[in-house]
Amino acid sequence: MRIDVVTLFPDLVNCVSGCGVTGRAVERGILDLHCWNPRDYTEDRHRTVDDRPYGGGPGMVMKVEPLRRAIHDARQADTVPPLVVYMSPQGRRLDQDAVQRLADLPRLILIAGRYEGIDERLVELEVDEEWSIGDYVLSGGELAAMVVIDACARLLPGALGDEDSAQQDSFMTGLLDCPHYTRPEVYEGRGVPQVLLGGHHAEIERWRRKQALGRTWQRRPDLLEHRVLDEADQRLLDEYRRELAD
Ligand SMILES: CN1CCN(c2ccccc2CNc2ccc(C(N)=O)cn2)CC1
Repeated sequence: MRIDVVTLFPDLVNCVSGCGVTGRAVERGILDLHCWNPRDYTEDRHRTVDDRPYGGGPGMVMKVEPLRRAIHDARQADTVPPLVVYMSPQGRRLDQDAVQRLADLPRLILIAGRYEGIDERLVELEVDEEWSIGDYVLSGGELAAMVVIDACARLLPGALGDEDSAQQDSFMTGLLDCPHYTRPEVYEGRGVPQVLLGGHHAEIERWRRKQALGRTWQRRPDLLEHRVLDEADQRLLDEYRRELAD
């Protein structure tokens, strides 16, 4: 998968190719990441990428032309047609299904805004979809773009070793994750659930599924609203709730 990011801070975005799952995906050639800086597409001495907003008000707005030229070069860098995504608080809320859809595409161009945002004509002319990583404001779109890069990278075939396969990821199941434990077996008087020490895999899987269902019901009931639990899951959730009552 190729991802191009249009950003005033390429050094920030390129951090993802330096470590972890994303770094390995880039190293293995599973993810091809390139940054394009609108400042390199200015024609004035001061390399101006922003200007004062029409209608007045605080802050500055990113100019169309440098962004447009950067996007044009990004598009031309590969024959594969890209989906152009603008990361903004006004976008649709990203969830795992949306990430899976983006990760299945051959190419993405992510636009990271700064200042108060970008000139609306750029959005009209170049942007296919607007996405948000959550209802909060960041000082720039770069971190949102890096979130998309990370979430997509882990879904690319070969990006994860089998040890942390994405399939078990909680949101892949649409449920929250179960609790995790490792050594020491007792810490400040707190032990590990016996079932995890017994090596009985079916029992362990059952316990993990029950915890995932129970914690989802307790913390994010909204995730269960549109989900019909099969008989086995319903029984596990009932058992979880009974044990809470004890
Ligand atoms: C001080 N201003 C900085 C620029 N910002 C802005 C405005 C419009 C577009 C992009 C940005 C970049 N910021 C982002 C980006 C994404 C998200 C998200 N939730 O996905 C949150 N913030 C408005 C506020």
